[in-house]
Amino acid sequence: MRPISRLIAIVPAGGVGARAADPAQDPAACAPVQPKQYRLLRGQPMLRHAVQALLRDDRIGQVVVAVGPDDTLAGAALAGLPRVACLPCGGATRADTVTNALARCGAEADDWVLVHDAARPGLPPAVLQALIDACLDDEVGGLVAMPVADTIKTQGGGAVPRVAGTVPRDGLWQAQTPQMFRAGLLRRALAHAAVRGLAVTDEASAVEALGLAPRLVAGTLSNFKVTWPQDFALMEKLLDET
Ligand SMILES: Nc1ccn([C@@H]2O[C@H](COP(=O)(O)OP(=O)(O)OP(=O)(O)O)[C@@H](O)[C@H]2O)c(=O)n1
Ligand SMILES: C[C@](O)(CO)[C@H](O)COP(=O)(O)O
Repeated sequence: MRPISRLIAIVPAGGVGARAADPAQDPAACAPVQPKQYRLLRGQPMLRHAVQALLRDDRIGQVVVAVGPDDTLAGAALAGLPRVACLPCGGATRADTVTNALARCGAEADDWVLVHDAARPGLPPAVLQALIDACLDDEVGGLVAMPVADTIKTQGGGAVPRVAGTVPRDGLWQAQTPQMFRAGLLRRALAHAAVRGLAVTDEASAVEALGLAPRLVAGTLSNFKVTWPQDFALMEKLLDET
């Protein structure tokens, strides 16, 4: 008999948050005082908020947090949370970190893996639930994403930014996380991308490169990725409402 598939979450948290560096606090501006996932939002590290958002769904059996090999902050940031394991397997890129975590998290090929950025602490329970519901019934898996609302411009060459063109936005979505796939498929997809030198910035693009079409599940603005210095204040306000 085929064993019942488990659902394991992986939280890549091995980045440094260079774009979030605040010139006022971080004199070098490209070297933040501490990685952004440890900055406090409403008194708790951003990473803890992101993990707690996943723990709200009982179908997630374990949350595996993948941190940098020299990380000393994860233990305190995650203290006391149930169903959480921390692996010091961060790599040079987000894709490397996820690949390393997939190799070590103990997921069987048939198990579902849900990858969620440490930098997206504002994931509402309803969005997480909708993604899991949609993917468990899907042959490929899928991701949370937002239909593009603004007019999209491309930039031309030159020192001063100028518009080169306007791209039709019909059918364009902005990828968010979580992104959920079977562990076996995701391992294969990331290995396929690595061998071909494809710089995949999310799990779905690795799966797409295999010729598959992941399902799109509508997200929310509050699930934006904390990236720039000014994002912390906005996320702090939104966290109250998720
Ligand atoms: N080598 C890396 C790079 C990123 N991440 C994680 O991937 C998520 C999304 O990445 P991003 O927001 O780009 O984080 P950083 O890479 O830290 O940011 P920056 O590019 O500004 O340095 C974050 O949870 C980050 O910690 C990771 O695990 N390993
Ligand atoms: C995975 C992701 O959050 C989807 O939008 C995004 O691609 C991460 O990108 P980054 O290059 O690590 O900022």
